[in-house]
Amino acid sequence: MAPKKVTIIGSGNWGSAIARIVGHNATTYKDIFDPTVNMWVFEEIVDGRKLSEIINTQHENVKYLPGRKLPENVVAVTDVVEASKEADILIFVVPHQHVGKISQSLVGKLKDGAKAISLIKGLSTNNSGGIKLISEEIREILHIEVSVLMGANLAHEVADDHFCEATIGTLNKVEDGEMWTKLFNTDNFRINVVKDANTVELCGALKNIVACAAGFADGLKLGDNTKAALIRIGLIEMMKFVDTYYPGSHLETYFESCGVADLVTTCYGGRNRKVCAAFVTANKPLAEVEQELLNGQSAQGPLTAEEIYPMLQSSKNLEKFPLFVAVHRICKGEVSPDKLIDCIKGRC
Ligand SMILES: NC(=O)c1ccc[n+]([C@@H]2O[C@H](COP(=O)([O-])OP(=O)(O)OC[C@H]3O[C@@H](n4cnc5c(N)ncnc54)[C@H](O)[C@@H]3O)[C@@H](O)[C@H]2O)c1
Ligand SMILES: O=P(O)(O)OC[C@H](O)CO
Repeated sequence: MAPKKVTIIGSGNWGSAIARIVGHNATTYKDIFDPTVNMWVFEEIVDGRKLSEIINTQHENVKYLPGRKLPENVVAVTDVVEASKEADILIFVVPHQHVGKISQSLVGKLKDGAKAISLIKGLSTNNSGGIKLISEEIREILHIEVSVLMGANLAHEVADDHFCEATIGTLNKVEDGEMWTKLFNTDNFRINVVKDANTVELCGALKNIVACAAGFADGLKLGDNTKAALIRIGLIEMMKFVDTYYPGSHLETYFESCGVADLVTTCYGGRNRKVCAAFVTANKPLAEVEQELLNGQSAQGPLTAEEIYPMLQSSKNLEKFPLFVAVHRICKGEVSPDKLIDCIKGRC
């Protein structure tokens, strides 16, 4: 069988960190993967030069993952169709608000039998006020199989090759699971494959909302006990959300890297936490704080809280998810961050 061609759709902080692993593994397993890995780059000018040219000459994404080299077999391509048309494997790793448009641009342009994996932590919405998983959105638009990879994976730490784990959720655990493991597993980035793909993906999306609550608590200097309580309450809301809207989860999935582990890392070291902590004293809209602090990177929690809110409301479940609701209202500026705990107690 011909080696599989891999394309990474995205080149942000996580996209670039994962490109280091995928680029390395594609050359290690030349019998399975084509060693040249395309990476779609949303072109922009950095210090007067095209980012794609910088990546292809310096082998570094100087804007989104500065200081870490990319393998030379990872090639930046600025046209997403050009980058993807020969691909057998598509790795989607963009901030979730962009995935619909990108997927639409690929309709009818992909190779037959192409498979995808989403590393995107976020949700999409449907026309009737409900939500859609990102994997569902890609599947619906492109009619391809979509697995997911989530976990306790702060990009800069993965790029520094510090030991961590990740969870792959796939409907075909044996055949696809082996291929995805070959593509992503390293000695310090340990993959476990499970079949409970929806839960894996929902953990990745919903933990970002909990991280916002942890950030508000940090900004308010409420201390570690309060933060631990918020993480616990957040986990319960995540599990309740899955049970209510995507029933059938396995309890064990929450003990994979995508579950409790990601919740912990994101509530201590993530961008959502950082932006929301700064928001408490910033006296300006959250989007401005995000722009100032993240240099083009994206915090997905506020948007995810906004996306689930109409569904919680229409299904009359707002009271069952006080943390998710509080995060949304605080992010929108409807409630002051110092009301967070009152809201969690059902008094806001
Ligand atoms: N960064 C992390 O530590 C990390 C870890 C695990 C998962 N994730 C998830 O991976 C996904 C991607 O995150 P990231 O960190 O790679 O991205 P990021 O937050 O660094 O976002 C920047 C990227 O978005 C791109 N972008 C900006 N405007 C765009 C547009 N209009 N259309 C398309 N692309 C545009 C930029 O070119 C850049 O590549 C997110 O869902 C995130 O939650 C991130
Ligand atoms: O920086 P955050 O908050 O987007 O979190 C990054 C990763 O999802 C942590 O696993």
